[in-house]
Amino acid sequence: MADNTLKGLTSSTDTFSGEGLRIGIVHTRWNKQVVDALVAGALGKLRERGVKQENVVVQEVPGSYELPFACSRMIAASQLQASSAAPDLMDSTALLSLAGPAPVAQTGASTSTLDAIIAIGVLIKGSTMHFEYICDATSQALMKLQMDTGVPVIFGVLTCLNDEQALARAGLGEGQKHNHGGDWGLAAVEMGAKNRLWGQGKFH
Ligand SMILES: Nc1c(NC[C@H](O)[C@H](O)[C@H](O)CO)[nH]c(=O)[nH]c1=O
Ligand SMILES: CC(=O)[C@@H](O)COP(=O)(O)O
Repeated sequence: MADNTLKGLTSSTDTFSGEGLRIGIVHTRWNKQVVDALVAGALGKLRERGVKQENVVVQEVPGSYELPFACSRMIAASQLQASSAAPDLMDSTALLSLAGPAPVAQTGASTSTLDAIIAIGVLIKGSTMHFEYICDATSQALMKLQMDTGVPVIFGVLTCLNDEQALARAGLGEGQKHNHGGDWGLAAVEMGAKNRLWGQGKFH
């Protein structure tokens, strides 16, 4: 999408690097064709920004209503991994090893707390109030989750009135196409990188 369009995400003046970030993606099986395209779009941008494949954790759930719970538990799981991997500072042997030679640079997958998580789902209006309830509950819960945990939660949930709207927003179907999954990948890197700085009391 060109930067001079009225609607949509414009490029940031800063380019954020995803190197060293750990990103979660949780996606639904509901409306799978569209969801798969959105996930691929998000993964493509994460890779483009330097997030290592082994530092992307992907999980699936049945539908959008399950997204907030899954995001919450994935954040908790990553925090558990981070605390099990960190040296116990009350342990004197750990303190001695900290004082010793610099540890060899760690390779492989990160075990740190997720820097951001992307919740991806596609809600398409049917003939009952089901759609409205799930849209409302899911969006409110995802917002609350990021405010409560301090981990950015990227809102990758399409709330569409028909199939055509969903396809177009995943870069599929007829006409002008833009895959919003890519925007969500970029948003995760930007928010993850900024949040790391903010967590250290820095703005730059
Ligand atoms: N209708 C859609 C759903 N419905 C399923 C719910 O999200 C949920 O899985 C079920 O009620 C069990 O708790 N999910 C979508 O993602 N998209 C829809 O259009
Ligand atoms: C519970 C359901 O999935 C279903 O009754 C919802 O129906 P609709 O999508 O037509 O509102």
